[in-house]
Amino acid sequence: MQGLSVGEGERQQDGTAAAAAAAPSPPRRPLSDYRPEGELAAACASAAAAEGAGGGARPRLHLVVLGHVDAGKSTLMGRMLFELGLVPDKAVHKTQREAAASGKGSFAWAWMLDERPEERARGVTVDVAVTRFETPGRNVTLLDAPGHRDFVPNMIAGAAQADAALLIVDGSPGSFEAGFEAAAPGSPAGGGQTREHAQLARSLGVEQVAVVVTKLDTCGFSRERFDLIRAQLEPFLRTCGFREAAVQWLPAVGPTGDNLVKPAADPRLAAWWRGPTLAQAIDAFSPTHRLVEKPLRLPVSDVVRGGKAGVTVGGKLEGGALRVGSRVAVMPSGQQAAVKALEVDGKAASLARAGDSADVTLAGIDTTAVGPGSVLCHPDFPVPLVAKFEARVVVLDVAVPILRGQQVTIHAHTARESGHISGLVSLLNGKTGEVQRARPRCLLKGQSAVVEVTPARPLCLECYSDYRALGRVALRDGGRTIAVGVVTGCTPREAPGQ
Ligand SMILES: Nc1nc2c(ncn2[C@@H]2O[C@H](COP(=O)(O)OP(=O)(O)OP(=O)(O)O)[C@@H](O)[C@H]2O)c(=O)[nH]1
Repeated sequence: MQGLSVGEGERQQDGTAAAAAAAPSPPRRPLSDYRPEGELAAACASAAAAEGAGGGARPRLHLVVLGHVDAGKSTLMGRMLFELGLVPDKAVHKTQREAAASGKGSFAWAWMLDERPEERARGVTVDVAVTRFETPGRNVTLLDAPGHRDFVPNMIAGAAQADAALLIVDGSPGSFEAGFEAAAPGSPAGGGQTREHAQLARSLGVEQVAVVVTKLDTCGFSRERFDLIRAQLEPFLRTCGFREAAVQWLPAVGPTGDNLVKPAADPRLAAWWRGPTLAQAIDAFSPTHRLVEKPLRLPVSDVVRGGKAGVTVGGKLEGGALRVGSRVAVMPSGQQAAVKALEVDGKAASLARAGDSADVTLAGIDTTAVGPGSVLCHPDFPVPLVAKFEARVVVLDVAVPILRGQQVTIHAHTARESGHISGLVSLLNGKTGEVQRARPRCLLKGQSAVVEVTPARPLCLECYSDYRALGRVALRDGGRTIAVGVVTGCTPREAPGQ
């Protein structure tokens, strides 16, 4: 599966909604009781040993590419694929001819990733393009997220799976400022995506980022410009929660390939840049820690139904492992299915482990019982279905205060569900986390708080302390993210009949 998209409402509905009403939840045991089964554990151990022995398998990294619209994300990564030898010259010439014929010559490199006609016509990324490549040190699954604010839900789906992010910043005069501006007071959807993307990525669990400043060729490769951008962005990234040591900085030029794989060829950049190339920055990211000791969790990002094969779901294993023949519970429907076939990195496989992106063909399941936002789980340790939850959140650049009763769209892993803020539980000291006031009347920009949220339909969620990847949420309203945070308490749905 090449695309990843949760932007469309109906696609989301058919999986989670229809399924939520369906079957009772399977019984749930404490996560601490879980012990990987013998054969599965042995298969994971031997795969880990093969990886560790350097048998050609590079550590895996899921990398999301973020940034304001038109920052140069797709161009940079399209050219990167070429620099790594993954796109033959012939294909480049063909794409360049097609782009020029459509009057979009400057988007030729971006077209290597933006394959949909709609994307090519508008010159913007809509879906999250999934591409795989290898640098000298990493096996990378690249998630090229859309920059346009209309497609932030797709960006969230990409960032929710990522181990690290490239934050692309347009260095050309005026553009960095436009992408970094705060929302204007009273504007329903103002503000640059650089801020929103960085805040979202961190809140969705991305801890490492490389900031890539593009388009410095438009200002004579000015070192002062690079330094100024860094001086403005660095404190902001700290407030988002990125540790200084986890942030790398580098300039790069997409159309010419300067500083992507080879050091900068342009003497104006080579004169002052001594830091890493993009490939070196990617290799410096710490690889995924594979949580194979946890029970299976595979949040579904994409579904292909139909044919004799049954239903195939795609997503990243956040924990646990799967083999052909394994039984899984599909939440929220609670239906059980057998794994009929598996693909990892687009190739048939007998085993998929935490950290792998897998396509899983399921047998013995009603095809309407699974959709984007569903979670494949170990049958004895299913993810809870929550009727309401509490989350510790930070309020973002909101134009109007958040009040109890406010309608929101809840984003968690690959799920998206409407709901409302059913309680403002407490206002916290942003630095110490101590409760400053119980039941505040409203929440303002920049405040930390505990809120209670009630989804319209039960949602697959975990407390962050139990299972991080399933315990992060973003709350959006009117096309803007208003708060991000982690789940601190879940009220499970009552079992039918109770
Ligand atoms: N001069 C110059 N132009 C660039 C550079 N990188 C990208 N561009 C141009 O900027 C425009 C936008 O590039 P894209 O790669 O489509 O930007 P994007 O960030 O992927 O856009 P969205 O996915 O729609 O958010 C294209 O015309 C590119 O040719 C650069 O380093 N220098």
